[in-house]
Amino acid sequence: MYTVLPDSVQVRQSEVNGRGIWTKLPVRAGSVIFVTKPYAAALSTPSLSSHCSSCFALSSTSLLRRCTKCRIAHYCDFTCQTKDWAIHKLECTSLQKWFKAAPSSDIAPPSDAVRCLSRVLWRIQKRGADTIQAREIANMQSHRQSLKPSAYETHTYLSHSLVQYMGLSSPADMAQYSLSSAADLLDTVSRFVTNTFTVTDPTLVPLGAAVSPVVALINHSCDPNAVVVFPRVSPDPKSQEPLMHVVAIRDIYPEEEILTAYIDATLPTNLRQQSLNEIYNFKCMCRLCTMVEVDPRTCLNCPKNCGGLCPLPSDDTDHPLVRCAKCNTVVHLVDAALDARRVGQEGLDKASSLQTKVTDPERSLRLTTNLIPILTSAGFPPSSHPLLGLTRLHQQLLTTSFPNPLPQEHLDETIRTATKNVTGLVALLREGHPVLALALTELGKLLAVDEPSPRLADAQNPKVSPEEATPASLATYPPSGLPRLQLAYQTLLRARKMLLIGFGVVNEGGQVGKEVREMIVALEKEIGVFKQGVRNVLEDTRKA
Ligand SMILES: C[S@@+](CC[C@H](N)C(=O)[O-])C[C@H]1O[C@@H](n2cnc3c(N)ncnc32)[C@H](O)[C@@H]1O
Repeated sequence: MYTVLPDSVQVRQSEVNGRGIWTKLPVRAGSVIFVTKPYAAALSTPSLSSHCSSCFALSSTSLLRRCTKCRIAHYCDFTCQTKDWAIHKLECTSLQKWFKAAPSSDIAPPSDAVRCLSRVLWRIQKRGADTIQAREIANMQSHRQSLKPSAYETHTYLSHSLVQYMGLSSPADMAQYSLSSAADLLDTVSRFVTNTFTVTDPTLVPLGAAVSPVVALINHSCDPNAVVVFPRVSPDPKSQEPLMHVVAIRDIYPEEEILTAYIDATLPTNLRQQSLNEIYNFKCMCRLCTMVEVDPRTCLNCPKNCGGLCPLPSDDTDHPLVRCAKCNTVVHLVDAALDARRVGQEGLDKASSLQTKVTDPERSLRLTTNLIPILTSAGFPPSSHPLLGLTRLHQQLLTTSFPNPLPQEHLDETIRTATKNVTGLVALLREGHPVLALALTELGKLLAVDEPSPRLADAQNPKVSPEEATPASLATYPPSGLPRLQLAYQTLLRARKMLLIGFGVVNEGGQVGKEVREMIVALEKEIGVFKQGVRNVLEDTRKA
């Protein structure tokens, strides 16, 4: 079993974590440990009309071929459609029945979770339950026996939708998929919940769900040494995609376990523990979850600005005196900060749901615009929760609402927000983490956008050398003219270094890494031309 694993790694069993993958040899940061195609994958409902259901490539809807029967699946071309047909044939019939039985015409298809799980069962039915991969799937961990009450709802809902979608109305129907009882069905669903991955595009935007029993062997740490990414870099980007790459984001030593983060590691410990307990049924004991130092996710800046951080209690009842960990100054406005955090969390939840579900980005933007200054003035640093989440959302909302023509202030505000996001992430994630690499890329790209109305004084008289061009060294941020271009250049150089780690050196940092390399070359030229232009103007002025 697990034949895609290279000889340099080994599956081992531990009492606490169950099976896991360990390396026998040293692994350098940026090395791709192994690559595999998921056993099954399904696009999320919003991506169904913009991405190919076979290779998951993005395309405009008008260029994609739509399946004429279900009218749901879209494909790049005939090759992709043919490749998916063996499974889609079964899926297509189920989708048609699903819509026929629907009470109204605007009903959505089943979720990606249900469609992905059905694809797993259809594949096992077609290829046989005795194949190596089917046995690997059957060996994935299930938590049915120790299911938390909070998880009942998800499991019941998934089981119910699966039965309905696949038309499993009798024991004979279930038997086709080697399911002999309701307990078997619940086991399958539990295995799926514990072991599913989110498929992402090369910029980490979620696209759907995937199952890979071999990648699912990797255990969790909130401070991981590896990541699972989909960089889309094969010479023929459609051939085998979507492909999962397990990449080392730091040097890993021989006899060390390979660990990835199942959840967003920028969240505070209590929220991470809550998700891990609800979805994966374990209590994490990693370095981050057990650390005694101040966590930059849950703290305030020192009121005396000594540069130290003050740990903030996780709830507002009977907390001890809060002091700066560096200079010991007592923080007096703790209750006000806790109130701000609660308001910020509620606002973040509301703004996120307005943005995604109700699609009211203007209201979301108003919320983030109002809440960020409240948390900042209450003393929250950029890395703290929920300020970091609000900043990330604010940047996304500002970027997607770029007016045409673009006012300088809107662009500058977006750059300031992207800078705060990077500052927050730098305090939380290690160099080379793909999330940090992409945040830097975004910042570099924003700095490289043509300024609608640059400040001429900056351009002709750059006060900062490229080495000094950091937000802290600038009187006004972002700079204008040449210093801005130089800062864009440096930011993109740093981003590329991190992309090579986060998406793999052999992958040249993935699709984004290649794009950034080209931007760097273009910026080098632009800076040269800019410098020459300024020199010419100064020369002309001198002569005049
Ligand atoms: C995706 S599976 C990982 C492989 C699994 N250990 C196995 O034997 O198949 C996820 C499950 O592994 C266990 N696990 C993963 N990371 C863990 C950790 N850091 N501590 C304890 N259990 C962990 C939990 O039971 C979790 O639900």
